[in-house]
Amino acid sequence: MSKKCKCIVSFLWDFPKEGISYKDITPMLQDPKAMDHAVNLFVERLKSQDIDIVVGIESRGFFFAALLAQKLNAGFVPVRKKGKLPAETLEENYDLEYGIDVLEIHKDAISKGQNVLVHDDVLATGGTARAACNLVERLGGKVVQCNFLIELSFLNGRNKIAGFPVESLIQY
Ligand SMILES: O=P(O)(O)OC[C@H]1O[C@H](OP(=O)(O)OP(=O)(O)O)[C@H](O)[C@@H]1O
Ligand SMILES: Nc1ncnc2[nH]cnc12
Repeated sequence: MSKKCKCIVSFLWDFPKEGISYKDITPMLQDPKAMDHAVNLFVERLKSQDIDIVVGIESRGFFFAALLAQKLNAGFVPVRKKGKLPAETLEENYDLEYGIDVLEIHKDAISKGQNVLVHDDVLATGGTARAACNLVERLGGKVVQCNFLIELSFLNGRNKIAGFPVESLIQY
């Protein structure tokens, strides 16, 4: 019997800017088995560490961060682009592969000493993940691991989050 292989990541050229090869994870979101497999791999790679909070980074980080939080019996905390969170926030400016932006977190979202897993779909230059880790640490949380579905290794994002354990499921 022949095995069919479905592509779970699409590549789009010149999006959102000329010269960028954009990795789109939306095909994976239509494949419940692939999603389940990814969640289980992430959990395995945490090696039974206790996680209190899973931080998901807007917007594509939200999908798996919420699934992971439920699986780990942890809370989910959104880190959002500036102006989207309603209560008091801390903010961090950052650079990413195709621009600059500002991320925010609610000031009361994390308590001192809580173990935090930071999740996003893509690690590119690492600017976004670094900003999210800074926000967690400013609230007194401990970043136990940063995990990503996709790592664009040629952009050396790991250097920007050196000091934090990093896991990624797919590398390009
Ligand atoms: O490692 P970096 O160079 O910082 O880039 C990675 C970030 O870029 C993308 O988000 P984007 O800002 O495009 O937002 P979106 O998820 O809302 O599309 C991606 O989802 C990561 O958050
Ligand atoms: N090439 C890329 N594809 C998808 N998300 C990204 N975030 C930063 N660079 C990206």
